[in-house]
Amino acid sequence: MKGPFTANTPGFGHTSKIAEAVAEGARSVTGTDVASIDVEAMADAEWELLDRADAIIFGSPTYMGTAAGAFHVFAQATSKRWMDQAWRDKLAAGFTNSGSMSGDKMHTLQYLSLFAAQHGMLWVSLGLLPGWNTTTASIDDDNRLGFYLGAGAQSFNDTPAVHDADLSTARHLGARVAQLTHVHQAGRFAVSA
Ligand SMILES: Cc1cc2nc3c(=O)[nH]c(=O)nc-3n(C[C@H](O)[C@H](O)[C@H](O)COP(=O)(O)O)c2cc1C
Repeated sequence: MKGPFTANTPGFGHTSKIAEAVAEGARSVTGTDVASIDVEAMADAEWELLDRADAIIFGSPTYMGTAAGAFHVFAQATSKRWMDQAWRDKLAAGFTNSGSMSGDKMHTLQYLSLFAAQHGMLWVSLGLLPGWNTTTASIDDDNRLGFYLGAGAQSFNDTPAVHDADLSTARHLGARVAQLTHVHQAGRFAVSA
């Protein structure tokens, strides 16, 4: 997604680049159709894509310790689907990006997972051990910020650049969700057959 920026709060598109990496990771898994959706441009076609999807990976920059306002607007627009539990048993996962190493972005991941839980979705964790946590480890390690719940990235507030390790971690998340979605779908087919 893109951030809801005004002239006073210029964004860099960091989170969009991370979203592209998540999509690239998912596409790397054979047999996976991937669509990227901007929550600020929701029309019937985008809602239908979400309704048909076997998995949805949510992402947002962290603004003021939570997801961006545009994501909250999107989340609230799902309330009819929540009432019908229309997304129940789809797989879900999440990622966020912020200017500070912490920047309270854990709260954004918690919010995204709670949103998925309200919809009865099945949350997929990051599935990577933490990197960069010993004297011999590197800031270039995957999962360099040590998240478990989802992918947490950090991008400096004065450059459009996104850290390679964060892109690699995002690709991992996309591929993991795609792989587990295939497993889940095969299991559903086996149970219903
Ligand atoms: C309104 C606003 C609120 C922000 N709040 C936080 C925050 O709570 N924590 C943080 O670390 N960075 C915060 N930032 C910095 C953004 O998370 C950071 O610039 C991020 O890379 C933006 O991603 P984007 O380029 O995808 O919009 C904030 C930026 C803006 C404009």
